[in-house]
This record gives sequence, C-alpha cells and structure tokens, in this order.
Amino acid sequence: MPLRIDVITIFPDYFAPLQLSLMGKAQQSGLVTIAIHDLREFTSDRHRSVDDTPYGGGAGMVMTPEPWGQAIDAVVTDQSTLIVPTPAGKLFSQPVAAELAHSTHLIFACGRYEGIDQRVVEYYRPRIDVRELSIGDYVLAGGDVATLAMIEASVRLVPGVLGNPESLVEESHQLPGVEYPSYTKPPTWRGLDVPEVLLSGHHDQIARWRAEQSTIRTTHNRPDLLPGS
Ligand SMILES: OB(O)c1ccc2cc[nH]c2c1
Repeated sequence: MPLRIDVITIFPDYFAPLQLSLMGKAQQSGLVTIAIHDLREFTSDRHRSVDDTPYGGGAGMVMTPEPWGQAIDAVVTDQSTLIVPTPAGKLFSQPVAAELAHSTHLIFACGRYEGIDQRVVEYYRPRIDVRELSIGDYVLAGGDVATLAMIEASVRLVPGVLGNPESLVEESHQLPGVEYPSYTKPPTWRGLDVPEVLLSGHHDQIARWRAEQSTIRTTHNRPDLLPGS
C-alpha cells in the first residue's frame, strides 16, 4: 500500500521540486503518491478569497475555515493524518519523520498570512490524527517550505525509497549525536589531506575514528544531543 500524501496550498508551484530526484523516483516507483491541491479551488466567492481580518484585532489576516473544510473533506479518510505546519507546533524530528513514513495517508495544510482559523484543527481533531508541527525555532512566510522539508525527510524513510538503506544507519539524528565528517577523492585538495586513517584500510581504526569525530562534532555543534544531556 503506497503512502498517499495530499498537500493543500495557495501556492501549488512551491511543490514542483517534488517531481525531481529522489522524491520523483519515489512517486514513479509507486511507493508514494503525492497530490497537490489549490485551496482557491475550494472557495465559493468570485474573488476566491481565503483570508479575513482577525477577531480580537491584531496585525495581518487569518485564513478562513470553510475553504479548508471543503478541501480537507475532499481527501480525508479515517486513515488520514492531518499535519498543520505552524511555528506554534511540536518540533518535527527524525523520529517523527519515521512515524510519518509508516503512515497510510498524510494531509498537509499549508497556511499563509497569520495562519489558519484554529477551528479547522478543532473540527478534525476528534475525527482523525491531527498534528501541529514546527520545523524549528524561526518563522517562515507560510507552511509550504516546512511541508516540503517534512515530506522529504519522511518519504526518504519509506522502505524501498532509498536505494541503499545502509545509508540510513549512520546518518545524523538516527544515532545519538551527529554523524562524522565525510571525505572522497582526491586524497589531497588545495593542500588539505584526507585523514590518514581513512586511507589505512584498518576498519576497526576507521570505526573508532568516526565515533570520536561524531562525539567531537556533536559536542561542538549540538551538545544538546549528547547522551545524558
Ligand atoms: O515557520 B513556519 O513553520 C510557518 C508555518 C505555517 C505558517 C503560516 C503562516 N506563517 C507560517 C509559518
């Protein structure tokens, strides 16, 4: 059963990259199906409007609930997970990507402006799994880029998508900490040599060096990921 993904957005063109590279191959292989829906197709006024002023005042506009209700109703099943990208959401992570990779149906609701009327989340929460997710502590102009990131991080974990599943084993955020630095040919580049141990053929020494480098890199870049932190 392929993973089905429906993306609802006012900027369908943002998702053209999903036809390229690994994401494109995943769709061609039938492991994943991805459909992009223009929210404005679900409006009923001549201006195809999707936003209005916020109750309670404040700057900006809020996305009105009804187009979202119409759009989500058009694709939702009781197997769906509705994902709403928002800076206010729980933090997306590699474990969350792994969960999504093993889902049946994902619906991404890509908000813009100041976000989507909260009643959309409230309406679907009793009916299906609803997850408000953030990709980090910064604010984008909408949920589209966050959705692209979450789709790519999740789809690459769908069994069969990556040619060599071995490459998943040692990558950052799979194991505690971040991964060791990588090198390839040439052995010397602009006066910089590849660490000698990597050319030694001593696999135990290479494994030890890589574990040390992972710890050094994690300590320097992501001490929060160190075991026991
Ligand atoms: O930074 B974000 O992840 C994000 C997500 C959704 C919306 C909607 C309006 N601004 C947004 C920002």
